[in-house]
Amino acid sequence: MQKPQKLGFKILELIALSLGLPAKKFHPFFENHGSYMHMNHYPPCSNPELALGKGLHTDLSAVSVHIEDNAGGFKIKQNNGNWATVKPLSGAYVVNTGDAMRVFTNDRIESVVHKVMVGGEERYSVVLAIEPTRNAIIEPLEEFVNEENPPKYKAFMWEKLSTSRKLSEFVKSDVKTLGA
Ligand SMILES: O=C(O)CCC(=O)C(=O)O
Ligand SMILES: [Fe+2]
Repeated sequence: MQKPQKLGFKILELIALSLGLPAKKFHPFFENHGSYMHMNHYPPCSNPELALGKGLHTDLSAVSVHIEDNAGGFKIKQNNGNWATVKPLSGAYVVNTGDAMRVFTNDRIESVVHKVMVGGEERYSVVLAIEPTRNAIIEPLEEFVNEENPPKYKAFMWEKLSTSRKLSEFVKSDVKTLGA
């Protein structure tokens, strides 16, 4: 995962520059970073309209770097509420921003709402979630806070959010998200 990791950190730098911040602005929060990789396997489904691969969610990460196969089905929610399908492109990574970036930027950069639909074809993906150091204190950076934009999040230790989210992912949800 060396390349996706390098890419993830490069994107953190590019986001910082695009916001008028020094390139390495986010780096102190990622020393001994708590990034992790996970893999998803979606078996082929004969009734895709009755199944959901992965329900709508945002990632906890600052940025997530995905390696996708050619099966397709990755969808992102647009600002107008419509879902856009991300077409698989051989040799390309799919990158989305997550909740940590949203907190750092006091909602200036949103976390991408996404989901995965399954089809008749088997599907695999590998995701590298670039997450802050477990004991880093996370809060909106001062550059994004002023009188008109008070902080939308209180300071918290990253581990608290990441542990509670990861535990909740193993709880069966009765919320219907299919087709949302
Ligand atoms: O399988 C995919 O393409 C994406 C899965 C995903 O969104 C995730 O693991 O957070
Ligand atoms: Fe995701």
